[in-house]
Amino acid sequence: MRFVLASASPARLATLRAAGVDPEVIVSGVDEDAVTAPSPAELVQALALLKATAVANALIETVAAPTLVLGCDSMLEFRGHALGKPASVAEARQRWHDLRGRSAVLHTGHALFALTEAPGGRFASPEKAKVAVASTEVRFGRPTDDEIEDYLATGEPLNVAGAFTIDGLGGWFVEAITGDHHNVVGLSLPLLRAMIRELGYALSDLPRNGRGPATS
Ligand SMILES: Nc1nc2c(ncn2[C@H]2C[C@H](O)[C@@H](COP(=O)(O)OP(=O)(O)OP(=O)(O)O)O2)c(=O)[nH]1
Repeated sequence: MRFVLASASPARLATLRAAGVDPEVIVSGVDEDAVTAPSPAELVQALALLKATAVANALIETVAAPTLVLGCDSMLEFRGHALGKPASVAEARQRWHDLRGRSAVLHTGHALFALTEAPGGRFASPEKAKVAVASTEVRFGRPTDDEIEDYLATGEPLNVAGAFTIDGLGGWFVEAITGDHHNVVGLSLPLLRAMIRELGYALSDLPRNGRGPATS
């Protein structure tokens, strides 16, 4: 079986590899600004589906073996707003001044297609995908103004949804989470496992990279 990660995210790729999976990466390149939704949780699901559908459609005519295609999208919900990657240092600074000492929810949308060689439609119809969201509450610490400036100077906050990482330089300022850790990084392994099984496959069907035992 092929497992295609429709994401440019190094964090998602690293999460899958550490979990023993050997994914292929095909970046979707979709315009994320073209999508709106009534809530952050619905928005990340719509964006994940957009990314996965674009890559599935690019593959559908050459599928020669069962192929899973996964798209994801992560955003931080704070005061009802969906916060993706900050557009500027000034925006990242303001976010940290707003977030410190408070809690927010990191939502990651997941969309998974199972393409088979069975002849069928010449396109991957979105309704055939499994779509779901995992949500993790994040309680932020209280970085000082100087610590915020030092963190901004690393450049990391500009490249990640919510302007923070839990497993990187932002870890100093994440006090606690309620929910799945990897979901904050960008991909929920238990949710993905459930979606794979809902499509009739097992973890042992995934292409493995030699880490850890094959599990069924
Ligand atoms: N390592 C790490 N990365 C994080 C964390 N929180 C968010 N991110 C990253 C994961 C994703 O690469 C990025 C979220 O942005 P998107 O969901 O739009 O994905 P991205 O644009 O990176 O790639 P994609 O749109 O999927 O091709 O932020 C974290 O706690 N740790």
